[in-house]
Amino acid sequence: MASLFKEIPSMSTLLSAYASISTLSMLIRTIVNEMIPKRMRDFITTKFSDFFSSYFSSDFTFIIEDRWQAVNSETFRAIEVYLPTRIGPSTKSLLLGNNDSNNITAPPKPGLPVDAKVIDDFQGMRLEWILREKEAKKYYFRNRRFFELSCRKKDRERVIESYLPHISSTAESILSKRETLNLYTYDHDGSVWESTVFKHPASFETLALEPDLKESIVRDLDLFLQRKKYFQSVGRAWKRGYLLYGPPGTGKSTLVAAIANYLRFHIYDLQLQGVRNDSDLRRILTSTTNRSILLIEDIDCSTKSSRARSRSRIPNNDDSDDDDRDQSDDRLSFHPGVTLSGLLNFIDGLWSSCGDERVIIFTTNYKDKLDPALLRPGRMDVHIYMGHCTPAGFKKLVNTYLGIKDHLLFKCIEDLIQRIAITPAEVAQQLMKCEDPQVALESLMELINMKENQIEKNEAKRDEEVIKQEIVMLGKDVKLGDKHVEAEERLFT
Ligand SMILES: Nc1ncnc2c1ncn2[C@@H]1O[C@H](COP(=O)(O)OP(=O)(O)OP(=O)(O)O)[C@@H](O)[C@H]1O
Repeated sequence: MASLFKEIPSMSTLLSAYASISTLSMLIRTIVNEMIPKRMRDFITTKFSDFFSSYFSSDFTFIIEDRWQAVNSETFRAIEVYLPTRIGPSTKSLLLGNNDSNNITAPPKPGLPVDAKVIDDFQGMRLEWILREKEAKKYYFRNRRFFELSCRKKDRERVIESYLPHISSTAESILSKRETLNLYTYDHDGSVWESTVFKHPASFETLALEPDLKESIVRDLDLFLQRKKYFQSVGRAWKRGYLLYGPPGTGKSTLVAAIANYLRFHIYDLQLQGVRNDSDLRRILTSTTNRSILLIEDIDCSTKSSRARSRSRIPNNDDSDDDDRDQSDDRLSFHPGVTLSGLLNFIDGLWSSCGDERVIIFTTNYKDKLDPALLRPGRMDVHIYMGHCTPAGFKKLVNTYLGIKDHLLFKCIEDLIQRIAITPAEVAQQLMKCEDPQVALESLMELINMKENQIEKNEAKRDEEVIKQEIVMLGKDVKLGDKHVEAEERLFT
């Protein structure tokens, strides 16, 4: 026992040892501070702490950025849709907003603010989410956002195999039942798609179209939705392209709205004229989401390639021809920077495989002005002619606007409509004038009669012009004839 006490150092020895160690450490710290620059010291400290925390920590973090390999990340989007459904007591702040400009009283929708935390439970795993944001760098147009998902290291595999697929399928079912649709327009200054709530009452029920045509469009859309596996098996992108053509006011935009409502797809409405060049176009198009419609209206007022191509095809010596061609090319050309091939590349080139469940719709009033490359078989899958009002279309419009299925004036108006071209927009305008069917239908008849009179007048005027021209030509012939006679007389005298 006495020997044991002998081995324990005395208090004064311990204190002096402590004093020398602390003096030594101060000395080392001073030397390190003097000799190693601060940035280097910070670097070493961070590396040390990273090493020890990762070695001893039992947590693992997944990072999910909003862009993935040059396109929008669908995983990010699915999480964005899913997480607001998992907000619980651990979430300290919440984003709320209503972008329905038609309805200020619509209940606001929740979203996650940056740095807010959401705790989720899945099959016994504890999962912690935080939305982060990093500042835009020179080559980014806006701040980049990413989710941090922390879990236990041992749950890492299960997160990938079960939890993330669960998020995607939940988001998919939320999106398929989405109540509100968005209409996106591209803001070229901010380089972002801006959305507003899309509330258009158009449906296939209210659309004045020939029943057969309507049925075939609906069948085509249904088939498109059901055929994910088929598209994969034949090696094609899951896309469908529609070209809607016909005179103004025949319902092209209304059909687009009906398609969006039917499919429950958002609409991205792109004005090609504002797009700077093909790479700008590619960036704009890759930042659209799946289950959406890309709408490009008045496509005839658009590409550059036709200009270049027609120039290279037709050798030109004549100045006047050049002027004419310039004018017609201008009608066909997109904004100087966007080429038709850039657009076609996106429709069915390599870029077409970016994204799924997309519908692309072009509209034009003048199909014959379109570049043949756009009309080639397989390019736009379905060409739909939207024509003037037919008797069936008229009845549909009357039913929609006046709520009646029959009337004494129907027969007469139907006969008129078959002779005189009138657009559904013109018919709808007359029907909206009065709730009384008799008054509204009479006003429609008046309009059609006016059109008929106008057509007759125009025809009479045209006939008159033709006759006048013939008289002038005849007069010239007479004068020429006189000159001939004079010349002959001079020859023989
Ligand atoms: N086929 C139709 N069925 C129902 N309503 C129609 C139809 N066509 C036109 N209308 C009515 O006329 C209005 C104008 O039609 P819409 O804008 O769809 O025509 P459009 O063919 O797209 O014209 P534009 O070529 O000038 O863009 C719509 O608001 C709609 O009320």
